[in-house]
Amino acid sequence: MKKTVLEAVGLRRAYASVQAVDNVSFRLAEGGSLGIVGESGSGKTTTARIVVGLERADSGRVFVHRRDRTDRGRGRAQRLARAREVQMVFQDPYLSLDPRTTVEAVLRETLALHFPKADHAGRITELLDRVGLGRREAGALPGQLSGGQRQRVAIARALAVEPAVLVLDEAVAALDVSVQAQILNLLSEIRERTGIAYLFITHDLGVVRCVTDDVIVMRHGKVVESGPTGRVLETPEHPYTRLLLESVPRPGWDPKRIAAARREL
Ligand SMILES: Nc1ncnc2c1ncn2[C@@H]1O[C@H](COP(=O)(O)OP(=O)(O)OP(=O)(O)O)[C@@H](O)[C@H]1O
Repeated sequence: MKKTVLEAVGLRRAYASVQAVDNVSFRLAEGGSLGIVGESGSGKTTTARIVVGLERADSGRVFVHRRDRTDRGRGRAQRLARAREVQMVFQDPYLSLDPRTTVEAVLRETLALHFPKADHAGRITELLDRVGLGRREAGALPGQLSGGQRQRVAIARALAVEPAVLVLDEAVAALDVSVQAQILNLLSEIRERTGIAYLFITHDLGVVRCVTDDVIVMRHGKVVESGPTGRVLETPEHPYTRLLLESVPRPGWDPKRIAAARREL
């Protein structure tokens, strides 16, 4: 069995009366890919933000390579060390990229922050190459790039830090279907080559099928089902997972029946 790179144990987070995350635990193997699926409001993003360290858990623990990252100090060195373990790619790279900074400068800034002594020129070319961008894009501002290219920049920036885990929160949701496929292929290729592990947050079961080995299904903050992706999607055990699968529009699909089944759950 592969070693565990990321482990979440009993995560809980409440906002006023809403239990956004309710006793969530999972393991991600080194070089593995774990999907977290569920409908809007099921607690996926809050879980991801706790893992990355953008949100505090009320209780529970997050380990990377068996080291507890939950309560590590808030100093600069500790923040950088935490960032080198886990990086995040968001749905909208337009919001996470500075509109006044060129692609090359974004990568240079990140590399300078994490590897101040290294030579960055070669590494920048390598990173751009890895995500399928060239010299032209290197000199461009985010506004001069397509959505797919911007997402490639966000991925390159995350990879620059050489993290053990990449958390992708609806990272292809804003892209056209054909561009989605390109980015998903790119992510699969990167995982094969680098052995990085992915935590894939998505409401899209097609994405889960394409790029994850295992999946957990969340509903109202709780994990209702988990297992190998093929098994969960082919023979779902929980009625909610079945409902999620049935909710994907296809020929003969009856939205009224789905709505009625949802009310019964
Ligand atoms: N900062 C916040 N303040 C108050 N409530 C919040 C906050 N963040 C999340 N919530 C609530 O916690 C619950 C889970 O939200 P979360 O964003 O984690 O779900 P999600 O599954 O990622 O949904 P989506 O796919 O729509 O982003 C929701 O009921 C949401 O309204």
